[in-house]
Amino acid sequence: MLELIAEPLTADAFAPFGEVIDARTSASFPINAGRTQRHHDLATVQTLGENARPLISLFVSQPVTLPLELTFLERHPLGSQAFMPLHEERFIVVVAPPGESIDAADVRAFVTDGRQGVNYRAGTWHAIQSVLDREGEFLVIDRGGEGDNCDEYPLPMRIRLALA
Ligand SMILES: NC(=O)N[C@@H](O)C(=O)O
Ligand code: NI
Repeated sequence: MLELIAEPLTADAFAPFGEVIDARTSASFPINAGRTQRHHDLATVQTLGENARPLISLFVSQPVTLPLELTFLERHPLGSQAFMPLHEERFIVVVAPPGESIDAADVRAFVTDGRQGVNYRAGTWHAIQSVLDREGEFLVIDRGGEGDNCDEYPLPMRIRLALA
């Protein structure tokens, strides 16, 4: 069993895995006669392969309980996947670098603060969505098209995840 303590999510710590989407820490410029600030191009949408196209979906998820036991991670080799909470929901992010295998020593765990979203880069191993505290509603932007875009990798050992 590997015990992981989720650390607060930051853009720098998450950089090897994708982008953090957060209006508080991103540059913006005024549009709409100054009534709106546009936080522009915060994450890269990747849609690879045959007939690939971006999908916009909503996920309504039931909360997980902690400590969370993880027995696998998944990846989307053909596209990125972004999750943005719509009601300041906190969620757990567990990731490992892209590659054909996962070393338990490389697995990282983060917890968001409710105002942050994430965009998993194509191929980044991650736990399936794990919202905390209450039912969550998320805007999800990922890839549709031909081919298998979801690989699962059984973790070499069970990972118990807890908050600090
Ligand atoms: N299956 C699906 O659309 N969601 C997962 O990829 C996930 O990361 O939650
Ligand atoms: Ni996914």
